[in-house]
Amino acid sequence: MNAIIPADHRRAKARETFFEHGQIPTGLIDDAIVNSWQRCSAASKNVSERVQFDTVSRSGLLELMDSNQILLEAATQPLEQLGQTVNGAGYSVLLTDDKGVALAARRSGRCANTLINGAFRQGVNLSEATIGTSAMSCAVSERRPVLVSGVEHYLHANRVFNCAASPIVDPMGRVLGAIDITRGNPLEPGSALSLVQQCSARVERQLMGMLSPWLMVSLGWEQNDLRASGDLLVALGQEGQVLGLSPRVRELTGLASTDERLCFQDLFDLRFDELVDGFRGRKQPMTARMHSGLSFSLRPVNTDARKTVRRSSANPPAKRLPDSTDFGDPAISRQATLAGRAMEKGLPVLILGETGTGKEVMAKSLHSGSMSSSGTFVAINCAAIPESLIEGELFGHAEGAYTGARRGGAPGKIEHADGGTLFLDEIGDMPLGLQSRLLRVLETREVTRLGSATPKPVRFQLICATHRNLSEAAQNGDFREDLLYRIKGMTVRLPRLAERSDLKNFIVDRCRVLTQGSRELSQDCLDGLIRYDWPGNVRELIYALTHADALAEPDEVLELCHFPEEIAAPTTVAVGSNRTVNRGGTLKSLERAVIDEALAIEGGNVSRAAKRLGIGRATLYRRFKAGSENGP
Ligand SMILES: Nc1ncnc2c1ncn2[C@@H]1O[C@H](COP(=O)(O)OP(=O)(O)OP(=O)(O)O)[C@@H](O)[C@H]1O
Repeated sequence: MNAIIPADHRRAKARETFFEHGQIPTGLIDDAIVNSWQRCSAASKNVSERVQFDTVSRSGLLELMDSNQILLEAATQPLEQLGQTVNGAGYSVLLTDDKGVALAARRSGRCANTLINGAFRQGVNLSEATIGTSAMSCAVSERRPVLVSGVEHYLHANRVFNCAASPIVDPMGRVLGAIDITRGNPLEPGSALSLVQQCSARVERQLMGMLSPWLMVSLGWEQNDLRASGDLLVALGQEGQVLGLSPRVRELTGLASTDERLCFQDLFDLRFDELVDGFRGRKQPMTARMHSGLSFSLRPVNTDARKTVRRSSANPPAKRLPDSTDFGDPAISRQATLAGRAMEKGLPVLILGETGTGKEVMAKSLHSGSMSSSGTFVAINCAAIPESLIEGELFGHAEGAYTGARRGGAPGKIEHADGGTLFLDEIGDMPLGLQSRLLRVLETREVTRLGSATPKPVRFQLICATHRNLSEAAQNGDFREDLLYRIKGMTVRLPRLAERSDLKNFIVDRCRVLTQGSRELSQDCLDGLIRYDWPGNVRELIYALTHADALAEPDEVLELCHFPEEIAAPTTVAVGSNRTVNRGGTLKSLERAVIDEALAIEGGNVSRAAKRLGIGRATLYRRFKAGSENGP
């Protein structure tokens, strides 16, 4: 019946059925859209509402980029290529996170529609709660590609949009966001859907490729099929735990999502140790049957893993640092290499550096280049957790350890890090009592939960970081000297951003990565950025570039005037508002007042307040604590 009713009529009829008769318009439009209409209606959204394409706050944007780093990295190239392909057809391209906030946008040079141009900007909140039905929110909710044209949008004002979106699902089956193409003219449904689908499939392949599993297995259709299939991949950890499945394997297994409890044996009728033994020394693929009865030939695909499987476990391989991390400064790269070697020998690494210099980035990079990369990277910020909670966080608790303790008890972070890496950030802020307990764990390699007498063996790589001078702290009795020697097997010192030998290249590269190659920096601007002191280091640089990218017109070269005021006009006093400075007082009391003000502005949100001040969360906690202890 649909074939003979023109699409416009069907859409109009569906709208009339739903909005005027209060009935479900069955068979007229995509169910995904009807479901969205129902959600909007249940939320009492008014169809005549004005749409406002507001961007998130400056600090929110930074947080957004920070938390979607992996997705942005995986999507950079596919998005660029999609933009080039569809630009001439008048489509603008968008990448959103799972909540519908725009992470990246490529507006078509051929689009003169002000509403589309207003919506397609980085940081604009395009969630269903804000703008009603959209292809992106439908694609994310339904986990499949969706077209939404004209009046299918819930809000009248959005009828100018004709959109196609496809969700992006990570190797664990979590929806990370969506790719969307939109134009004012009607869509060609088949090609629009195919384009977004192909683009999201490319991003998903990149995400799979960014995993560094102990073993990547490729499935082939026929027995003894020697061809590698790029589509059927299973990423496995050293214990056989599933670290990721390619979309086609997820389809074959019928699993929408997985978690780290899923093991190889849960998918196939073959034990993991049999698979590994089978790969050792054999050129032929192994044959295994899925529990559904489907039979495949299995072979290791990544050369690292094949070597790993063929080596004895006593001689584990050294792995590369991931290409995504830029340690362009030769001094930093050299330290990273040495730290990697130290870790191979079982030595702990201590990373020193000011806030925002990339201590956590370095720690993650060392973990993913290490033998324990298939294990979990567990980070704990010793300065950010109240003293009363940190012990339970680290060591866990036994059942009945305290009123309200979970039945069966709960493991702490140290147990979680078993087989992986424990990253103790701001170790210099760890209370002395806990330092003794940590030392015991490091010496005995056993952890005992609170309220328990039974120790449990644990094996993890230790990386610690601090901005403090630990030798001085040890001399003052604030840090245990024996613990200091236990944690500094190898020390990595990260320079301030302004002191990096590759500062110019680093700025240019960060600009390219962050703007997905769409922006350049003028020479004057680059000179200004090189002159600036960067007290917030790399974190501040990323924030500043995000700010400039959001402020500049599309295709405009970035100038200093697009950057935050303290960078564009560095002579301006950048400490707090005049109101604060005019109060007078010591530097300490002023600092406390500035922190109080930032916390008040951000409604008590410590992360956002820290970002507003261009410092890390840990630094804010520390300075806040110091300010409180010393009195006003
Ligand atoms: N080499 C790098 N390449 C790309 N981004 C980086 C690099 N180093 C740091 N960053 C980015 O800078 C920000 C701060 O990095 P990170 O959290 O690792 O710093 P930190 O020294 O641990 O900070 P803090 O001491 O405040 O916790 C993050 O957004 C991170 O992604």
